[in-house]
Amino acid sequence: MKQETVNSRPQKGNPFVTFLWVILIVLFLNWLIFPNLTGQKIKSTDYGTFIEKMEEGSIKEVMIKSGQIYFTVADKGDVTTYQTGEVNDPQLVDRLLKAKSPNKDGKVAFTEIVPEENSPFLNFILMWVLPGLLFYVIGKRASRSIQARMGAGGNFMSFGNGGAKIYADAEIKTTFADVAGQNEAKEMLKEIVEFLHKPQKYTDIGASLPKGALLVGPPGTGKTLIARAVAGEAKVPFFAISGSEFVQMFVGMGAAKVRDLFRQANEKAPCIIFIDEIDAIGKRRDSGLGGNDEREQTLNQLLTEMDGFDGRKGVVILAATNRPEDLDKALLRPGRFDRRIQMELPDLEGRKAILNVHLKKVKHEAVDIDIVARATAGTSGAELANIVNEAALRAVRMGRNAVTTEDLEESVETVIAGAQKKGKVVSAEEKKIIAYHEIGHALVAAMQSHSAPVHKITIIPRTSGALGYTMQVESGEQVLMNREELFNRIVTLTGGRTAEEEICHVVTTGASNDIEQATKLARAMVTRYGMSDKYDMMGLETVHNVYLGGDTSLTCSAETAAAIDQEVLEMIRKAHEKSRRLIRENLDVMHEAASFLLEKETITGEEFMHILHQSGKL
Ligand SMILES: Nc1ncnc2c1ncn2[C@@H]1O[C@H](COP(=O)(O)OP(=O)(O)OP(=O)(O)O)[C@@H](O)[C@H]1O
Ligand SMILES: [Zn+2]
Repeated sequence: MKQETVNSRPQKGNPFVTFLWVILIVLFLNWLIFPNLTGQKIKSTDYGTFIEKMEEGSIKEVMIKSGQIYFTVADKGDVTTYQTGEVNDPQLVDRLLKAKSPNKDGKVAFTEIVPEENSPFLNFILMWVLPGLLFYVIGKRASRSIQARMGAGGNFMSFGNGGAKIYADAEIKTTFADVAGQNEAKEMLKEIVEFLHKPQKYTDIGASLPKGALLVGPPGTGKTLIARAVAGEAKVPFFAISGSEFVQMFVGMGAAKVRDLFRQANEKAPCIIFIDEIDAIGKRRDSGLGGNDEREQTLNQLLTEMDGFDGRKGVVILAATNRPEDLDKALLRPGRFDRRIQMELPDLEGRKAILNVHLKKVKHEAVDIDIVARATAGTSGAELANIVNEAALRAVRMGRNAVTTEDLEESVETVIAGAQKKGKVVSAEEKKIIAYHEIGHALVAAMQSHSAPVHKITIIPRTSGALGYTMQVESGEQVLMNREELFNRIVTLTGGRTAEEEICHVVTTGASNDIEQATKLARAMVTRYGMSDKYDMMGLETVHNVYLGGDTSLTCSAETAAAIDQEVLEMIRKAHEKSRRLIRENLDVMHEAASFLLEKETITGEEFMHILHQSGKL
């Protein structure tokens, strides 16, 4: 396959200067051949005269330009050009079609542009000198910008016959300050920035450096933005390409493109490669119907390149996806995209921050960010950016020169309506249920002695599809779990549903994941951990492939299997009852914590515990 790369500086004979000369020569010849062009004079006249001449049948040509009629009249062999004032006659064309003319075919010709009435000197300036200057300036600028790109670290990359060129952005201006919120993601990426800054520091110790990180999150959460910010912070070139660009081509092209990309990146190291929509190439190979040869080849090439390149050179690959579960496991192995950076939809504070970042770019009056942020629960950063832009457009439409709160509120409605259509927006009632559900988990966890502390509670939808989330972290590394701890886990898992029942008096589908986990756990206690009274230490289930998902199969009779189900059910019932008791005893705290969560959307474990302590319950 033929591949060509433009790496060198442009040669001395600047093509733009040559081009300029050609233009000048052509213009000069033009002047020699048609010296009359500019000498022609135009006489002003009125519309009445035009009609008169037309009825006379002496008009040869007509041209209409910005409402004015230019026409030529044959008068005893002499040709004169006239120009009328601005005319608005809808019948004009009809009249002209009907009119007689001294032309051979007897019809008026609608033709060429008649030169303006200018002095020959002005004409000379307008026709030759100005365009010449213009070409010269444009040519100069273009050639300079090309030189800048090539010289300052960036370079054009031309991929085989695909014709698709990407070039590394040599100078990224985006920094972490442009990315509002997403603090956890920034924290994790800071190390990569640090490493790109001073690779030496890491290589001296012999540390092997991160080669790749996977940015995971719903659309519009700023994955591309933060990747650019990493390059901007580290001041390194940024190669950006989308996964889909690899697979649109003929078989073999994708792989060649990957090779080319890495070769270029190696030359520019330290640098960042950003592959957007990596799922387009990185889809699990065993999934789907039949293989896609092209995609597989491309993926294999990507894996080979990632393994092959020297981590010490400082090429870091960031990839983005919103469907991490679709990715081929091979991509996630150590030494490849082994770091996962979660980007989530912004909570109230996050939305305020994002709105502020984007409001800085438009002129605005003192606006009430709080109102806007509250009205936009569930929207992404991209949608918030869009809201600000829509508001600015609205302000212009209304003839104002600054954005007001009202503009923002109006555009929120437009953008939210779009999001609602996609089923993304959670209603106020649903939000309330989700909040109580999560607080239910958290409260039940906190009220039990052997239970990991609550770290974070959120009602912002997660990438995983969960509508809310209560995160517990084990303090210390625990390798053994006792029976009570396991049972308490099950109680905590039932806490969400219990809160729905006790407070909202509904049961929803929101607990499906809790149910699955609680059942698995209870089952394992009975069949594998010997933690039921009935079966003592009898093993009832075997696990295969512990590291690959862990399929299980029963190792007992069918009757026992039925009895196990009974046992599991008993245990879950007990857990459910316990959480019911805990929640009933603490209804006031439930309400207080849930309304705090509804307000803030994400709260920390400390904030939650603070409410608990204040209520005197703990
Ligand atoms: N945290 C944020 N702070 C400021 N602006 C943001 C943030 N998140 C998103 N935006 C705005 O949204 C735009 C789109 O974000 P970006 O393209 O980075 O999202 P993405 O996650 O890559 O989306 P996709 O998955 O659709 O590619 C950004 O250019 C920026 O204007
Ligand atoms: Zn739950």
